[in-house]
Parts: sequence; structure tokens; C-alpha cells
Amino acid sequence: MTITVSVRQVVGPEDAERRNTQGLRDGFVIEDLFRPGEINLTYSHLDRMIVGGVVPASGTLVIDHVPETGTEQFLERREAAIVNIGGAGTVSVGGKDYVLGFQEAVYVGMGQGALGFASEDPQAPALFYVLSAPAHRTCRTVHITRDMAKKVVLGSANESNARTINQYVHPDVCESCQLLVGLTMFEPGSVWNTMPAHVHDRRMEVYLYFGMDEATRIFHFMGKPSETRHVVLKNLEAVLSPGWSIHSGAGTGRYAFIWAMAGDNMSFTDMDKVPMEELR
Ligand SMILES: O=C[C@H](O)[C@@H](O)CC(=O)C(=O)O
Ligand SMILES: [Zn+2]
Repeated sequence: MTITVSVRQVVGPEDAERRNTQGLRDGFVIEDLFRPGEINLTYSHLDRMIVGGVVPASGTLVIDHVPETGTEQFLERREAAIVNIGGAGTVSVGGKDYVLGFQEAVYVGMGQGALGFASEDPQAPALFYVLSAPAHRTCRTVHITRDMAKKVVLGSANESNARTINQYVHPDVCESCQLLVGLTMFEPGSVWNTMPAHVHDRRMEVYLYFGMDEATRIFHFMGKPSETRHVVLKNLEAVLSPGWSIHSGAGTGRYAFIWAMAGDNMSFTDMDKVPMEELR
């Protein structure tokens, strides 16, 4: 079975501010993540976060040996979180099956062996979004349902940013070594995420935008607060955010997104808020 892995080297702020649109996309945007019947991974050198899309068709897809990690098994020295944003499907971990419905997740601790992925109905395949970061100890594998997520309500209709942050992999919900993962959902008519913007040099972040109509676009803002740039994203595109970059978006229609972080600490609230006057 083929596992496609593309490697993204780190892009620094001085390089990023000189890039044109295609250059920014090459450095930061992950297109075409979910391909039917395939395992498609991007190995980012930002905290060595691996971002993947797995779409099982009729059979089972397996992540076991990934040469880029330099270990026998993918999870030998890594942890993973898998969020299903498609039809129901099963993730098998060390002989145990976790049936994940829409917007359910499983956190998998270090050293748990191969990961198997299957769709319940190949006509309505599961879309497994995979996040993996280096780990130093084994935390318990946990099936995370929507109810288990810790909810943080933010923003207002007046600011067009009324939304709920659902924390899935977070110290109050499920132990992990580095990974923090959650899903942000909007009130109807609210289109802005993560504005006022922030940076957190202690952690990288990656956003996956989903739940969008075909013609909807996200204007995703990135860059140093004093040198902002944007990339235009469609449904199921992801964008990497180095610690020095803001990560904020406005949609032309309905959307949701999954955010994930890895790095030096796991303090969700450790953010440097960017005053509006500093944005350029
Ligand atoms: O560091 C935290 C992340 O950027 C996201 O959780 C922010 C977010 O979901 C939002 O404001 O809507
Ligand atoms: Zn952030």
C-alpha cells in the first residue's frame, strides 16, 4: 500500500514576506489532502507535526512503517489524534476498534502499533484527519465524542465572530504529550475566526477548514502582525502556521475548522494577543 509523504521545510518570516501567492501556498498550504482510497501525509518540520488525510474506500488502509520518521513503526516515538469529518468509520489501534462518527476523534498514545482505517460505507467514506507529533511517553488511548469536548464560547454577532471552540485533545479532556486539538464552530452569520489575532511562538499550529459549500472561500490571514499576507482556501484545505505567524480567517459562507498545535507547552491560553494597531 502506498503512503504518500510530502516534506515541508521550515519557512522563516523574512522569507515568507518576500513570497508571492504561489510561493506562500507552496510553503504553507496543504491542498488535495483527502484522496479516495489513499493515505496522504505532510511531514512538516514545524515541531515535526505530521498532517494527514486518510480516505478508506472498500478495504482497510494501514499506517505502520513511514520511512520519514526513521523508526520501525510510525507510532514508535509519536502520538496521534484522528478526527473523522466524513461518514462513519473505524480506526483500529493495537487490535481494538474505535468506531468514529462525524466529528468524533480518537487520541492514540505512543507505541500502540499500526493504525488501521476503514469506512463503514464506501459510498459515504470516512474522512480521517490525522495529526501526529513526537512523544516521550505513552498516554492512554481515548475515544473522544462531541459531548466530551470542553467548550469555550467566544466572540459576538456584532463582531461577526460568535463561535464555540470545542477542545478535544486538551489536558482537561484527554492527556497527551504535545498535541492540542479542537474544532471551532460558528453561529449562523458569523464568519471571522481568531480575530482579534494572536501569535504563540511556543507552539506551531495548523488549521483545516471544512464543512464548506463548493463555492465558499476562506481568506486566511498569516504572516508577522506587521507584514500580513493572505491565502484563499477552499473546503478541506489546510494551512500551516509557524509560531511567528498570525492565523485568522474570514469565510464567504458557512465553515468550521480543526486547529491543532504542538510545541513547548500545552497551555491553550498562552497566546500573545495582537493589538489591532499592530496589524499591517
Ligand atoms: O491557539 C488557538 C487557536 O488559534 C484556535 O483555537 C483559535 C480558534 O479556534 C478561534 O479563535 O476561533
Ligand atoms: Zn493560535
